[in-house]
Amino acid sequence: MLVNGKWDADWQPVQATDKKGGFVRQISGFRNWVTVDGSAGPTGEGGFQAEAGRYHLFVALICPWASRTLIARALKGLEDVVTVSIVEPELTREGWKLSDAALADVETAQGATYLHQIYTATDPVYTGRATVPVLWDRKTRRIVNNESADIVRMFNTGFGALAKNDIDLYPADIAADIDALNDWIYPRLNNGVYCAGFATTQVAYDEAFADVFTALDALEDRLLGKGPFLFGDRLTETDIRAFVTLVRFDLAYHGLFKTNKRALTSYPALSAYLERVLQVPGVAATVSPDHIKRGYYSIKALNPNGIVPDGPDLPWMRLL
Ligand SMILES: N[C@@H](CCC(=O)N[C@@H](CS)C(=O)NCC(=O)O)C(=O)O
Repeated sequence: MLVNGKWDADWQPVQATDKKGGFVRQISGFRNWVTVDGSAGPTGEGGFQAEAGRYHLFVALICPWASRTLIARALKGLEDVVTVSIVEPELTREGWKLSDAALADVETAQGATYLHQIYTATDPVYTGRATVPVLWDRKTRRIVNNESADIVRMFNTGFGALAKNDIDLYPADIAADIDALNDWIYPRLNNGVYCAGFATTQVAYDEAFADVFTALDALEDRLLGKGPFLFGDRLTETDIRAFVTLVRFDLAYHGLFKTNKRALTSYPALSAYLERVLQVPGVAATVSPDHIKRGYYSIKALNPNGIVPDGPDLPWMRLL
């Protein structure tokens, strides 16, 4: 991680732990918003007006949080407005490495080889982890925001008419319900799998494991009762949040994170739902089983020899 703008060579991919050995995710450091008129958003400073070609997204295809933003970009039809670099799937000793394509694009890469250099270009004394996703402003040469929840919402409304598709991922009439379901899914499932995987005590693992399967069981029941999406006919940001975890479940979490009570393939409604979301135009292109497996299994603390499993073959892969 970065400490006062310098890369700490003793960087460890296992993140902070609480007193019980539970995993604690870092709070995102940059929280400005792109808005139609450049006024300030719910957090941070103003000055980031929506403009085609001005903003650039750095993502890792392994990362569920980054994938949220890629899916929102595709669903809103912002591909020609916000450019993207996909980092190399394996975490290096210096964190995320920019891909050759990003390095070739001098304008966005800012002479950087690693993502942490994008952070220090913004704040030369930054302390914290250099995480993806990052929304970068070419004009002011700084990070606008590195919190996926914010980036999804600014893609939904912040680019106004520049977004080709008028789908609303956060409709006002169900916004409170969306917030409530997001807040329920996040600790139990999205972050719950990480809490199981990075637990350093049996008790922390056991708690996270139970939460993950309670959440999967409840979502299975919800989808059996109503569908096709979590809020009925409308696909919302909650579907994006659920999908990014479900699509990684059998590929990575079930094995590496030891969330192995059941495979996702043994949940009929969730499996059908995963395929349904995957078939929404634009979504499949954001999913790379190769990056997901290579990325997760490169976490040395969990897999010291770095062997990447050859399987599993999953039914939904035919849709990619
Ligand atoms: N709150 C962030 C979390 C992002 C996050 O944790 N990203 C991980 C990859 S899945 C990362 O970049 N980790 C690198 C590190 O911790 O050094 C968000 O949702 O945007």
